[in-house]
Amino acid sequence: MTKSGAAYTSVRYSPPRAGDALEVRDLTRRFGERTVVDGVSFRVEPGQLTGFVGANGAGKTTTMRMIMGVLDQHGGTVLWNGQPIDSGVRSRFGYMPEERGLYPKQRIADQLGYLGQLHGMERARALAEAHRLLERFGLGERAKDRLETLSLGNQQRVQVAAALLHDPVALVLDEPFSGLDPTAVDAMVGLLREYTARGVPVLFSSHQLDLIDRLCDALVVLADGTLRLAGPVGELRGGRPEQYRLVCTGDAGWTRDQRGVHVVDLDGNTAIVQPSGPDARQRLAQEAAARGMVEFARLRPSLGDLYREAIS
Ligand SMILES: Nc1ncnc2c1ncn2[C@@H]1O[C@H](COP(=O)(O)OP(=O)(O)OP(=O)(O)O)[C@@H](O)[C@H]1O
Repeated sequence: MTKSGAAYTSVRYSPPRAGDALEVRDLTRRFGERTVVDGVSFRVEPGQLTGFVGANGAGKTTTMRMIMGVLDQHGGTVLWNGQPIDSGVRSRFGYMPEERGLYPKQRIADQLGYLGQLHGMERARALAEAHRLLERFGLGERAKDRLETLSLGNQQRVQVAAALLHDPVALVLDEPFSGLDPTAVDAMVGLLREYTARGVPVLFSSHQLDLIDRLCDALVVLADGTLRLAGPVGELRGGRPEQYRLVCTGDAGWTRDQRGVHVVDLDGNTAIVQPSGPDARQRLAQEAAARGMVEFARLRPSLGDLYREAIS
């Protein structure tokens, strides 16, 4: 209380920190008459590498631009830690835009130092961090070169470094792996894992389904601007009907006549089957054993399989 008796309410500002979730709710965007993102909702959980997939034109870049506030939404909300996001929080995000955005003619270290300053870093710290990241990508020797003198893949590495410079609390990366060679992919995966280990939510778009399968903790699938699938990989895989590969000594055509068994594929002595439940699976296994079974193995769907099913 003050002498006059007035009470001050202290409002504590809590800065954004890694360990919170990024969420979009009902995000919608039109261009002219066309709705290109239509009521899309999903969460990017802290510490999870979340793959964002969909065909060309599905709406991934438009969604990421709305998350970052470079494009206004016509409906819906972007939330950080459950609260509508503002420019202060967004400035703590690391963003790699589709159009990239570094200057080809400027020297790499100067440019990264300047970017760090734009994010509120001291120039010396920004430069030190830039050099550390360039070293990680094997570009330490090139720090004084102009960006345009690097190969496209190496320019891409610098673009990634630019997104990571200011100790971001969340990462939104539009096709960060495109154009990278396998060594650079591994370096980048290792780097991103360091951020997720600190609780940073990472959303990245990609068309490389094998990479998504190898990397992702969670998946978001868009098709024609609508959400088709979203969630942790374990849950998405578990939610799919169980399928088995059955290899017999003779022709596997008999599986077609098994009660409660859907034959997904049949090729000579090999059948991919989907039993309707545990009883049907047991009957199938017994019949297979009686007929001479070589293999009866549960199939683990790849994220590519889940993606294809989701968009079909
Ligand atoms: N500025 C714009 N003006 C008009 N239409 C646009 C604009 N930006 C995007 N679109 C349209 O919105 C749709 C979604 O585009 P977007 O770039 O978000 O897709 P994407 O999933 O990122 O595709 P890609 O994988 O090819 O990058 C497309 O049909 C695109 O043509």
